[in-house]
Amino acid sequence: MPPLFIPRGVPRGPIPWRPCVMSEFALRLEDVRREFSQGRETLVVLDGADLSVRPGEIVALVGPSGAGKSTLLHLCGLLERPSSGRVIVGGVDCSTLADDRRTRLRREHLGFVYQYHHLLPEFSALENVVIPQMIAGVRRKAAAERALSLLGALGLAERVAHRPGQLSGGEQQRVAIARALANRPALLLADEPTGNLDPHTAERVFAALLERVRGEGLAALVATHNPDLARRMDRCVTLREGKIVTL
Ligand SMILES: Nc1ncnc2c1ncn2[C@@H]1O[C@H](COP(=O)(O)OP(=O)(O)OP(=O)(O)O)[C@@H](O)[C@H]1O
Repeated sequence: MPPLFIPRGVPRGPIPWRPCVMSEFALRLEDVRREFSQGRETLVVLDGADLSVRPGEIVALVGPSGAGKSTLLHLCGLLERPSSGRVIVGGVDCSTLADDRRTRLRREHLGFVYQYHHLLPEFSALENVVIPQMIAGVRRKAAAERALSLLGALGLAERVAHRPGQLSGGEQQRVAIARALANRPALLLADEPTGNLDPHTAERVFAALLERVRGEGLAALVATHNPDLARRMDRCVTLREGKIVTL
């Protein structure tokens, strides 16, 4: 493997405090509002959204296009802050947390899978799963073992040395799933994780995702337009008029 690039200025090593692993909820949103300024107008996307996800629970997030699913996932992923309300990850109220702590919490305790994989094109599948672990302070040998184990479990044992451009769309997305799980997050956030794949491949990738998430005992919040996939999760919540409703 070539030397790995670790960006300067990114704090490494274990964070000096940990989310409360005994917390009753992996994720909790309380009365969350998110609005965007559009010139003189204000667009209110989320308004009084409440949601709880328990440890190990896999929850589908559905709703029409534009309902605010991605916005909600960005808030849960600590990529944005709510206009008001509380976002609590692993028992830690992140709404008022300093940026550096939010970054560390995000990097070490959350995993993300997007519709498009965003893999590093110049690195192999293995390296794509090793690099985030090394950034989090894991030694290269342990990181490679974990990466090989995850890629193998996702059916990619024969593909670990391939670069993303040498892999099919479904294989690339499975590498992205392995990368998201590499740092043993407590919570996986997925935004249309199979939305870019043909139905047959989507089915296989989704089955692999579910199997791995259950195998690792993670909580997950998965936005999807596919009602068949939503039904296979533990619970389904719907975004409607800025609120979360359970049907
Ligand atoms: N940064 C932003 N600035 C202004 N408006 C935004 C911003 N981000 C999202 N929006 C608006 O918020 C609304 C919700 O968008 P969002 O992408 O969260 O919906 P979605 O449910 O994920 O949609 P889709 O299913 O089509 O992906 C949309 O009207 C969108 O234009």
